Amino acid sequence: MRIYQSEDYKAMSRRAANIISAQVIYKPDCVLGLATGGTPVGTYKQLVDWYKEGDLSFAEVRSVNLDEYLGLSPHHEQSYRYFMQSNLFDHIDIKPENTHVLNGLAKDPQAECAAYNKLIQDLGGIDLQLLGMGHNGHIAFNEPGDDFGLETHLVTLTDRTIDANTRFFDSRDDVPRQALSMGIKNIMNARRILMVVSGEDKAEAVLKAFAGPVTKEVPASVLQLHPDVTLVADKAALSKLVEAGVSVCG
Ligand SMILES: N[C@@H]1[C@@H](O)[C@H](O)[C@@H](COP(=O)(O)O)O[C@@H]1O
Repeated sequence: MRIYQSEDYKAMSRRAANIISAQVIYKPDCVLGLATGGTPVGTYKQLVDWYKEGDLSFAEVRSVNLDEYLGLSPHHEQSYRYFMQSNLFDHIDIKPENTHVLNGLAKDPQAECAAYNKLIQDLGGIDLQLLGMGHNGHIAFNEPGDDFGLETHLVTLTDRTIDANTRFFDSRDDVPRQALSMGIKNIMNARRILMVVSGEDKAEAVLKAFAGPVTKEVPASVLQLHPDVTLVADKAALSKLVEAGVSVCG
């Protein structure tokens, strides 16, 4: 595992964008696994800037997103499809038909999940999976206690995740209680993983995930078993890991 420490959020975003852009330049038709949440917003902004400057093209890139709220239409402002359109897809040359986000309105969620697993397989697997991390160590919507062997599945969100995501909605009651999410197995099958984390409030989760035991109670801890993980984080998020004596690259 490589751990890169960046001075602040902006530097973290730039470094993460650099890794994604290198992947796209190396393999223009690569499959990118993409993430939502506040943390990757700066990374996407940097990629859009480089695209606009003519340094990068996504014309052949295929993408699969990690998760989607159940019950939200793609046009709902808090749906993850809407997030991806407004933060990335609408501003770059990726072909709409090459972008894939789970359908939150699927009548048969189980069938939607099974089809998504098949889609990932048909695309040839994920070359680079971008991840954020929740305060309880969740990745995508894999919550503490979820089985590491799961593929895409229907998830019931924990109170902590609902609390954390309330900031994006008018009220807590508006936050969906369920979501469709890639499972840990899909994520672990990605050839490379890039996690972005920012802020002091994530320092404890980073410590547990990367220096604690591998346990279902901290879903991100499973990444210790993946052969190609890069963690890009700011100083604040790495503070407890560094205190614990784990060495990081500058
Ligand atoms: N499903 C998403 C995750 O993919 C994301 O990593 C997490 C952290 O988000 P943030 O980056 O806003 O802290 O939030 C949501 O729960």
